[in-house]
Amino acid sequence: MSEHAIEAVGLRRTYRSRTGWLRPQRREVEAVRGVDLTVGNGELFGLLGPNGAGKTTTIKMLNTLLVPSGGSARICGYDVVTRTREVRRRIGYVFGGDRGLYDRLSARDNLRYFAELYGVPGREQRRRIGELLELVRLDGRDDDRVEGYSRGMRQRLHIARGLLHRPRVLFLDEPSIGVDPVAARELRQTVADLAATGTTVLLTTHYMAEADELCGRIAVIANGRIQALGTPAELRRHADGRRVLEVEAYGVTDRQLAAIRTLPGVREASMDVVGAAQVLGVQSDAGYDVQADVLRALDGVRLGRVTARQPTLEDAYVAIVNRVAEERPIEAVAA
Ligand SMILES: Nc1ncnc2c1ncn2[C@@H]1O[C@H](COP(=O)(O)OP(=O)(O)OP(=O)(O)O)[C@@H](O)[C@H]1O
Repeated sequence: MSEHAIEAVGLRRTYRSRTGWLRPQRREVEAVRGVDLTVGNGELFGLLGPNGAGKTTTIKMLNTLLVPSGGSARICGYDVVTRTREVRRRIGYVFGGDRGLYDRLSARDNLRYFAELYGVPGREQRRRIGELLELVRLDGRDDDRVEGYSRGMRQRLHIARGLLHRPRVLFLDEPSIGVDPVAARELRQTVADLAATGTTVLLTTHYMAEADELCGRIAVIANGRIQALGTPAELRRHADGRRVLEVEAYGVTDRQLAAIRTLPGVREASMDVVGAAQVLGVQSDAGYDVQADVLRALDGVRLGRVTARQPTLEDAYVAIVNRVAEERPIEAVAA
């Protein structure tokens, strides 16, 4: 048995496409620009990054759906290009969204159908389907038609489908997309239970909190490269020694946000929309109190709560990703 479930060395992928009709132009996108990664057997590993970072492209090369333009990758010791068949036997792939199930069938019948398709031997099917329904906590609802299922339940059924053939490695691509917070918590429980069975899981997500709760190690990918890799505690150090000011506001303009970024002592400023409010997060060096300057820059904007707090893993993530966006070198962080 290979020591590593997943190994990638210098993995690259360039997409080439043509645009225009009268004067066609070639367009090249370097989606993945040299990814090195090793994931141990039974590890729950997170791949995190903003839109267009290269997460899905990386997963698709690892699961044999895309041929790399350069570098190499192995799953359980088998090369993804030359030993495709061995790799496919050992992997499962589940992506977000709720397509790909038969709405008019029950969960159990959906799994029976896919078990046939994946060649799970008849005498094993009953037991395996029973085990999986229990793992994803759909036992009790297993004879109901899927059309009455919530998004979270469908997503858990997708996970069960991806596990029918007992893969050693499961790729979970943004499983919680579009799932409400309560259902997302149940989904995280399913992923944790799955990892406890010894299956290696590579999870991609946009949600730092999800990765923090589930993953032993996380790679932050942006601009086609791994920008930081480590345990959640190691990644958190990217925001060490900083303070965070959080301001609830209504109507902050891009210009005001840009002005805040240039204030003395300010290291990052990001803005999230939560319901009707904007939540501004301003990271500063510990020696500075930027509150007065920030509030002055927001003159005329209706403000809600203003709080100062310690940095979280999410703040570290913002720091890593913003540095890439501005092409500043990432500070080395001791492990
Ligand atoms: N088939 C394709 N043809 C051309 N460009 C592509 C193709 N698929 C992806 N890209 C580009 O490659 C880059 C990486 O895309 P990828 O889907 O891997 O990112 P991602 O991190 O999964 O993003 P998201 O979180 O939005 O799903 C993006 O710039 C994207 O526009």
